[in-house]
Amino acid sequence: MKEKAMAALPYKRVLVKLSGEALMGTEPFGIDRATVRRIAEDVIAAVKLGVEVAVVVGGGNIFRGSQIAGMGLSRPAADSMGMLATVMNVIALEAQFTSLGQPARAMSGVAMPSVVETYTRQQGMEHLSKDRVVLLAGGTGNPFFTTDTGAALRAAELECDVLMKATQVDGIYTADPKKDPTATRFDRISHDEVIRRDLKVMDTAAFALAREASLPIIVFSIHQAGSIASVLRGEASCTLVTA
Ligand SMILES: Nc1ncnc2c1ncn2[C@@H]1O[C@H](COP(=O)(O)OP(=O)(O)O)[C@@H](O)[C@H]1O
Ligand SMILES: O=c1ccn([C@@H]2O[C@H](COP(=O)(O)OP(=O)(O)O)[C@@H](O)[C@H]2O)c(=O)[nH]1
Repeated sequence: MKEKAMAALPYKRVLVKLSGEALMGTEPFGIDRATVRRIAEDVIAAVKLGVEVAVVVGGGNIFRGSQIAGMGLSRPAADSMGMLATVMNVIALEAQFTSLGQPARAMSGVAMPSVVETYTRQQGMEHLSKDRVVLLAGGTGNPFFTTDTGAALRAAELECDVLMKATQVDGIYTADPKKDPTATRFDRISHDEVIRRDLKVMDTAAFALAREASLPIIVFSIHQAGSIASVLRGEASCTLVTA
């Protein structure tokens, strides 16, 4: 069944980057239960298509290091708080997947063994090959990075075929479409061109790492229910970044 479904899709293993803000729904802060459920259902719909799914989760719905650094905190201390925020998010997601009957494992790049499994590449690969959704917290495990860069890193390490950046807009535009109504969307663009034009949808470190690893990136909007599966089936508007 899995082989049959997979045959129609160009990807066998994908990594979805989910920002912390995607879990807020319409709340100003934190985790909105209904939104977490909707996103878990979206991921499960993708699993049912026959792909293995890893998810790197951000923490911007709770703490962003760059915003709280300076308030009596060094940047590394503030970034530690940001990384802990991502752990809270994966705990919420793991519970949601479990209650929906989908096997899932939360793993953290920041060791917290009494809370979630510590990330290792080998164990992550093992979970994916057993069709468990792998929920990755802690970004890269180091300060001064973002979870976008963590997503490119984990996608490369875990041999994912594509990094799917779920965001607020349906792709990469010539300029920020929220600020410039004349901006137009790219269907396809190279990593080099994204970096050369300094397009801001992910940080440059993430694009550079993806380029180095020959990792394609899809940028798509998470607002529509079922969007991950729609993108995988080639039915939703998005931007594909390739070499
Ligand atoms: N060239 C661009 N193309 C698309 N989006 C852009 C561009 N420049 C800036 N953005 C903005 O980047 C945002 C996504 O980046 P970010 O805030 O890091 O996303 P998220 O909160 O989903 O992690 C989009 O919502 C969009 O407003
Ligand atoms: O490798 C990483 C990834 C994240 N962070 C910290 O965790 C916060 C939350 O991550 P991010 O801002 O990427 O979350 P998102 O915008 O995706 O919700 C960041 O602001 C950083 O403070 C970090 O220090 N190292």
